[in-house]
Amino acid sequence: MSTGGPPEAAGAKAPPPTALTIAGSDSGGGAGIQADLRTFFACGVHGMTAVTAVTVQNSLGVEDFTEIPSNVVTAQIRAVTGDMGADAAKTGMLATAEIITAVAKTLGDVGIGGDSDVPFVVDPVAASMHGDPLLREEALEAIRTELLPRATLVTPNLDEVRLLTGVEVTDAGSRHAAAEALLALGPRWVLVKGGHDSGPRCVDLLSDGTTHLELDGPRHDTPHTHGGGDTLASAVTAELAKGADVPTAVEEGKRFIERCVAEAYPLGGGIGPVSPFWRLAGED
Ligand SMILES: Nc1ncnc2c1ncn2[C@@H]1O[C@H](COP(=O)(O)OP(=O)(O)O)[C@@H](O)[C@H]1O
Ligand SMILES: Cc1ncc(COP(=O)(O)O)c(N)n1
Repeated sequence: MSTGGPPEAAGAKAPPPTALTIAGSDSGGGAGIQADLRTFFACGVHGMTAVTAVTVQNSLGVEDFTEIPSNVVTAQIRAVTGDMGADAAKTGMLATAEIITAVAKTLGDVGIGGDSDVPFVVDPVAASMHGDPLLREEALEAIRTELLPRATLVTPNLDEVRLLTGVEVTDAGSRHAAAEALLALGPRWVLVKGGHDSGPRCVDLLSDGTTHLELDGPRHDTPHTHGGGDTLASAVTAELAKGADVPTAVEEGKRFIERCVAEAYPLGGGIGPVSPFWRLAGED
């Protein structure tokens, strides 16, 4: 017979903070859901998932993908939030306009993002770093109009900035113009990532229209940055789940991804993954 509550062992520990990722599976384990769960674990957060698509992917690229029916995506979100709750959530690959519309509505229903006090990070994944599309073209408008107004933070790379706003980032001035154009779409904060820029530094710009923070770090000389964007967005989501404010969470996320890129390893014949393994050694 059910006791109507969770089973409790003597001396049971308090649960860690929880975070939900709504994203695609990467069979190669470098990006997507796999990178998100690895990062949540490394950051001390219990990860939960709503899988949106299954990609056939390795270090050489994405061969194919199949999206999950939108009612199954939203059922996953309802199942975990209704039972376990989520202290923060993020999206990655969402594949189709239908999934985006369903996810945006469900997040409203369960109280994630928007006016709620549960932070919501949108990583507007459009393509893999090999250039393989991960989002159907017509879905961009759904990201703009349905998802971004709910977002606490949106974290586009320079290609995604161009797709979402038409702004080509070439210097500090256009980086600020891009941030402004993105903020006009409704997120509270925007992080314009500079990994695809050239030059010896990787400069990411965080802005809410009032506070502007340039996060400036060394560019590590490695081709192995697969999963970098997912890892950064997940680390930020994990810090938000632990209660950090957005600037603190992003500063911590930038510190985390820099080290993960520095420790990235070759695997397969193409682009290897960024690595959080150093955290297993207890390094901070
Ligand atoms: N070679 C690199 N060295 C150090 N940091 C990097 C490097 N490449 C990307 N980054 C950082 O990793 C994060 C992801 O950036 P980016 O590559 O722009 O996004 P995405 O992986 O979504 O394409 C950003 O914080 C960026 O500054
Ligand atoms: C399932 C999935 N989600 C996201 C990415 C983007 O990651 P990257 O830009 O490193 O290819 C990916 N390749 N696959």
